[in-house]
Amino acid sequence: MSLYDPAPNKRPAPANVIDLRGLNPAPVTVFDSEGKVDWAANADLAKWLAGKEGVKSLVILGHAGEGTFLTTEEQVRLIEVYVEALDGNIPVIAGITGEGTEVAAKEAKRAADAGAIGALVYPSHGWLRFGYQDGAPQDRYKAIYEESGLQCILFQYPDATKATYNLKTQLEIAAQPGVVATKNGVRNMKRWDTEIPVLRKEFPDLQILTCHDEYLLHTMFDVDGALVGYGNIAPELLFALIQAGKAKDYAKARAIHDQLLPVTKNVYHRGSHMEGTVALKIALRARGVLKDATVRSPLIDLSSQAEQEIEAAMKEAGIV
Ligand SMILES: N[C@@H](CC=O)C(=O)O
Repeated sequence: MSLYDPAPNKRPAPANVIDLRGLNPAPVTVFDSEGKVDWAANADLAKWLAGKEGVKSLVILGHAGEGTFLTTEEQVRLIEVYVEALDGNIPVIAGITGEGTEVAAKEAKRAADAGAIGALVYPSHGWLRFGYQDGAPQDRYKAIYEESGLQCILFQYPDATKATYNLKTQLEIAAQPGVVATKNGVRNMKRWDTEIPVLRKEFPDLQILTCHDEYLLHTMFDVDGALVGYGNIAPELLFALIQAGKAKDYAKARAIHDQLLPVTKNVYHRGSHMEGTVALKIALRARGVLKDATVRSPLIDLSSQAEQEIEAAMKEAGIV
C-alpha cells in the first residue's frame, strides 16, 4: 500500500466522481456595456460551450471568469444561472477563492447550495507573497470538502510564486477525501516531469489537467484533460489537441498548436495572464458568441489596435 493511501473508509469513493477527462473551459463572465452581469448572455455562453464535443464541465468564477470581481450575491446567482442553463448535462465547478480557511469553506457551502458539484480551490492569496505554513493548504481542502461536500480540484500555482505547492503538499492534498483532480500550472518543466509521474503513480485515479494556456502542447501528452480559459474561444481545436495528446500523435498535436499559434500569441503571449481575460472576451465577440466585451476593473480595455490583432488572429487560425 502506498504511503499516501488513506484507510479505505476515509477515502470518499464518490459514486459519481466528476469526469473531467476532456476539455474543461473556464468561462468568462459576461457583462453588459454598463458593467452589470448579463445573466441571459451568461446562460447562452454556458449552453454554447456545453454543446461542444469533449466539454466535460464548466469552471466558473475563476481568473478568466473575473470571479473575485463579483459580489457574493453575483457569485451565487451566476452558479444558479449556470446550473439552470446546463440542466444537469455537465457539472458546474466553482472557483473558491476566500482567503481564510473558514471563509473559503463557507463560500464553498454557498456554491454547493447553489448547485455546484465541484470546487476549484485557489490557494489563499496571501501565500503568493509570504508562502504558507506546512499543513495549511491541506487544512484548506479538508475544511472546504467537509463543509460543502464539493469535489475538489487541487490547483497548482506556478513555481515562480510562493503559493506553489511542493510535492509533499500536493501528495497530501491528493490523498484527502474529496480531492478528485489537479489543475497543474507549475510552468517549470523540471518540476512537471518530476512531479506528474509521482502523482500518477501514487493516485492513479487523480485526474490530471493542464492549465498552461500559453504553451499547451508541451504538457498535452501527460494529461487527462485541460482546464483552461482558452477553452472559451477555441473549444473545438483544444479538444482535438487533447485527443491528439492522448493518442500520442505528436504530428497532429503540433499541427493544431501551429494553427492556434496566432491566437495563442495574441491572447496569452500579449501581456500578463490577466490581459488574457480581456483578450478572451474580444475573441468571443469576434466569434459572434458575445455582443459585449466589457470587463471589470482592475481589468482594463485593450487598445483598438490590439482588438484588431486579436480578431485577425482568430481569422488566421480559421476559427472565424
Ligand atoms: N491558466 C491559468 C489561469 C488560471 O486560472 C493558470 O495557469 O492558473
